[in-house]
Amino acid sequence: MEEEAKTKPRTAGPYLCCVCNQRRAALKRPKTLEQVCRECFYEVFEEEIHRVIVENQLFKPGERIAIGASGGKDSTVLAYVLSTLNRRHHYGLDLFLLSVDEGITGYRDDSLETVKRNEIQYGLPLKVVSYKDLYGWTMDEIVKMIGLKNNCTFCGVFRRQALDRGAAMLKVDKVATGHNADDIAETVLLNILRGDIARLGRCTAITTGIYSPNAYRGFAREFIKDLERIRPRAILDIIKSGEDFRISTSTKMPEQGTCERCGYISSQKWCKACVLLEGLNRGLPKLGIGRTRGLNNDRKDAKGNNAAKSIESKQCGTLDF
Ligand SMILES: Nc1ncnc2c1ncn2[C@@H]1O[C@H](COP(=O)(O)OP(=O)(O)OP(=O)(O)O)[C@@H](O)[C@H]1O
Repeated sequence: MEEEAKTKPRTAGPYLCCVCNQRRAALKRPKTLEQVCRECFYEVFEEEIHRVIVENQLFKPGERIAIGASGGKDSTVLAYVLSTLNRRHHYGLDLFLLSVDEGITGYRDDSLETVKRNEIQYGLPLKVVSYKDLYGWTMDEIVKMIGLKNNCTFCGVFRRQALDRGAAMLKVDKVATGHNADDIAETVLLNILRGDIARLGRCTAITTGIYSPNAYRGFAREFIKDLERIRPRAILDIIKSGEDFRISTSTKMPEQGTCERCGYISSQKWCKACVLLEGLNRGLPKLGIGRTRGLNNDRKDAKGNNAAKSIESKQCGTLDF
């Protein structure tokens, strides 16, 4: 679910809010260039999300929905808005908070405290799944073994699958994750940079079923920040370009299936999490980092070409769909 990227608070200026015409505007929305006060912004923002949910038929009454809760700003906003709209508009959803504990001392333990507060504030049951329980390794232990260079690959791949596994334990129909406009613009741009047509086509989709760890995201982020300084709407324009993108029918798409080992989603014989885990358990942590060799070489794409792809992560913490 997309949070508005830039709602830069301004010192109260001379403008009146263009919605209520009473209070002073607190911010200018890059999307509409409207000056709005804080109260009206919340209202407009929440109702826009409601419209997106309804128009895209994201949920059905009675569905069980897990909210991926990292304790960060995006998922905290998501948990608040979704539980508010569920009550206000009678969606009839059973909402849960689902947190992945990667086992990073001094990082996730702090943000899990935020999630526990959200559990109480919003009255949503919380399920925490940990890398240690799921994979037998904490991120601290993985870093001890492989060093700092490639640890983001492990973290990103394991986290995405941990969300799937947690969702299966909770028996939910869907998982909702929080993504702001900056994140989505970066994803569009980096898929263009690496020529990944398949992901470019689906990265702006409102619902998705397959993922990858990211590459070059840091570079895309810097570039987008530069563009935004020149033209604040650039972020929304990049997303629009991504949404309007159409895949030509001659473009080869990877086949989506399930991992032969763990049964979770994969476009190859073994999912990336199983390949990485195998490497860790065999004391060969580089297995599965960079160009994939061996384990997945016999999985072909729809046209019979080898589907293995180089995956390298440059930045921690970002889920890239
Ligand atoms: N450890 C986690 N446990 C549960 N969900 C997570 C976790 N990490 C990420 N997510 C989900 O994926 C979304 C995107 O995460 P990502 O780290 O890419 O972005 P972010 O902008 O840092 O999000 P946030 O501000 O919520 O941390 C989050 O909003 C959340 O819904």
